[in-house]
Amino acid sequence: MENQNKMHSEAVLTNSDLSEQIKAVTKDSHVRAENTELMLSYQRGQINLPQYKLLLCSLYEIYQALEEELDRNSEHPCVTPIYFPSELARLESLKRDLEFFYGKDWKEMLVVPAATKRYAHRLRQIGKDNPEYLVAHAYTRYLGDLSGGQVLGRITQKSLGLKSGEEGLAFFSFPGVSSPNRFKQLYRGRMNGIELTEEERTGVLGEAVLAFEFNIEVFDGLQKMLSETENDNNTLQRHATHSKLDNGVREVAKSLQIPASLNNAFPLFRMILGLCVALATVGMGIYVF
Ligand code: HEM
Repeated sequence: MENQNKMHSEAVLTNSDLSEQIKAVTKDSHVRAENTELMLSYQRGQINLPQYKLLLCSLYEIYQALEEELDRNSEHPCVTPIYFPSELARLESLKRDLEFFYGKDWKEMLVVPAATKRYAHRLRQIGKDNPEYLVAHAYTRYLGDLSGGQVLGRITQKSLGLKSGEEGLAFFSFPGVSSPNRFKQLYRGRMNGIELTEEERTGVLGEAVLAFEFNIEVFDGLQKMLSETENDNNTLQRHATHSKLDNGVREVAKSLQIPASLNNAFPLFRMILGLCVALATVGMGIYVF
């Protein structure tokens, strides 16, 4: 690890291209992002519809902030060279995907973790105070979407059983980019042409690490929301099973003409009766199969 870090700092010191420096300083962060639980489920091909829908909500908030700030600062000398709205903008695609999965009222159904709000807030803040930092965020999201993002698109399509070119996958498709690799080369060249003071360059590199950090926090926040929903569903299911058993007990008590007051008043009596109902149900199941 120490060696790796040394190599990164050497790359930063010896190569003055912003695109190389940014890649070097975010290398470890990229590995960490790839290893978040959400990205690991992706790589195992285990992405499911609730996960994908929730991810789309967060991506919408993030790209809305990013693209509004890029649009507002499109004349800024550090933004103009990397401003490619017709090739890269994702907001309209995200709107289409969200409408496909959530229906016409999708805007009212957006749910995002606090980390997404923090990320969007940071984007708006730098759009106002340090527009030169936008290059770090645009690089992190768009070059990521054009790299690993393309693989993730195919995994989403397969995992959700969607057909290629079908609705719901617009986010991954870049009709204005015929060759992602060539486009990435062009983008890197544009990044390298941006004039930055040493202080600004250091700021941009720090912001890129922060951009990855924001993404990692969003993925962790999403995973937490998903596991909480799963736990809630399990609890609901357990309640449903209990109340089924309760209904069963009530039915048996009724058919044996046991007074409701006795059944309600003695928990032990209810428990024994409940156990009998459960055993009878299992017995019936064994008999049927
Ligand atoms: C399952 C997760 C991921 C996989 C499998 C993956 C894979 C890749 C691959 C194969 C490349 C190309 C590397 C190269 O050309 O040298 C790449 C580049 C990149 N990825 Fe990822 N990635 C993942 C997640 C992410 C995430 C979450 C982000 C940021 C939010 C991200 C941002 C980037 C960026 C900015 C690049 C361009 C690097 C450069 O050429 O400077 N990736 N990724």
